[in-house]
Parts: sequence; structure tokens; C-alpha cells
Amino acid sequence: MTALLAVRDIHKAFPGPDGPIPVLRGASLDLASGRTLALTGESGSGKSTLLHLIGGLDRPDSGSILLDGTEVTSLDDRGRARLRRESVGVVFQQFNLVPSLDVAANIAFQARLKGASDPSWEAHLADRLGLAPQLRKYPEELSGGQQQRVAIARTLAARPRLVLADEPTGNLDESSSEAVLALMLALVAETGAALLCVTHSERVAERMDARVHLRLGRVAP
Ligand SMILES: Nc1ncnc2c1ncn2[C@@H]1O[C@H](COP(=O)(O)OP(=O)(O)OP(=O)(O)O)[C@@H](O)[C@H]1O
Repeated sequence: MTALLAVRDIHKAFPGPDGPIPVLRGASLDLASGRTLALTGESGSGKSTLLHLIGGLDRPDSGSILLDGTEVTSLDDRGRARLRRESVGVVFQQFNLVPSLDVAANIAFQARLKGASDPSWEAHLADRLGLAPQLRKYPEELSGGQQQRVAIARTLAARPRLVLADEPTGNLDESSSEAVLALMLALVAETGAALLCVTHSERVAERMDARVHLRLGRVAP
């Protein structure tokens, strides 16, 4: 099984009042195309930090992140921006929808940036996510759960090879969370993407193919 994503021996420290504070101390993981992986760990264990490094939003102090044959850690700013545009999709707890665009335009946003807008795929996503009646509405007119579904549709519309999700249903009540998670997993499977999902929720972690747990800056054995 060839890994789409191979993370090796990642170290990352942040500046503290008395010198650098190590957060990641040799974190490694692998993820194959089409697979889903939960990333768990106590609050402050470095889960979001690792996700940001994989998504090219920040750089590690050392270590290797190989994504689809590209060494993410050696990309310059432009290369990392291209990676985020073309290969990686993120779903965060804050939906970051564009307030001035309606739902249809928000869904198409990422795919258009990539130059790969596919209206029939976007319509399919909207339909599957129950957003068809909302396409002409603006984000402020939507509930939290609807906004989250728009954020998921926007990410998947661009057909990323890797989806990074940080507490993707963290803002939803339990029953909406279950429903949105099930839809997200089904749609990720349709695209053949891999999913790395940070979560505190046992129920969410259980839905993934596998799980890794961060402890003391490393993946626990
Ligand atoms: N940009 C930053 N500057 C300084 N410290 C940071 C920065 N980002 C994260 N940290 C610190 O790194 C540690 C890990 O943070 P991170 O957000 O990765 O943890 P987490 O496991 O995702 O936590 P949570 O489950 O609470 O979201 C924390 O102590 C945090 O304060």
C-alpha cells in the first residue's frame, strides 16, 4: 500500500518566555489514498499544529512530509499556496465561508480557484448535503449545521487528494454531528480522497478506518 501522505519525525517548537517550547517531537504517520484516519490526543498535544504543517500552513523545524510525491517541507510560499489550492482541502471548525457570496458560489469557490469548477459535481454535492433549497441564500441566513455542510461541499468540490479536517463537527449538536459526519465520509469515499480528521470525539474517531494518538509530541505506539 503506497502512502499518499508520509509524515516522518516531525519536530516543531513555538517560542516561549523561557525559550522554545517543543510541541511535536518526532511525530510520524502514514495515510493511503481512500483511507480515513482519526488524529486524537489531549488538548494541547499538537494535533492542530500537525494538521497545519501537513497542509502547508506552517513549516516544521525538522522532519519530512511527503504528499503525493512532493516534499511539503521544502516548498516555498508559492509552492505551499499551490499545494493548498490543488491537492489539499481543509474543513475547520470555523467555516470561513465568504459572506458576500451565496451558497452556490461558496461551494464553487475552491474549485474555481483551482480552475476546475464542475457544475454538475457541485450540484451533486449540494443535493447530497441537502443544500439544494439554500443555493441562493447567503451564509448569514444559514444555520450552523447548514454552514458546515456548505464548507464540506466547498472543500470536496475541488476534489482534493487529501482532506484535512479539524473538529469538523465540533460546533454541531450530537445528532447533526452524526449526520454531517456520515455525509462527509460518504462523499470523501466518492472522491477517493484520503481524510485525516482531528477529533476529541470517541464517536467520530470510531467512524474512521484507523486512529493515531499524539502523546508527548509523538504518535503513541
Ligand atoms: N502559533 C503558535 N504560537 C505559539 N504557540 C502555539 C502556536 N500554535 C500552537 N501553539 C501551542 O502548541 C501547543 C499545541 O497546540 P495545538 O493547537 O496544536 O494543540 P491541539 O492538540 O490541537 O489542542 P486542542 O485539542 O485543544 O485543539 C499548545 O500548547 C499551543 O499553545
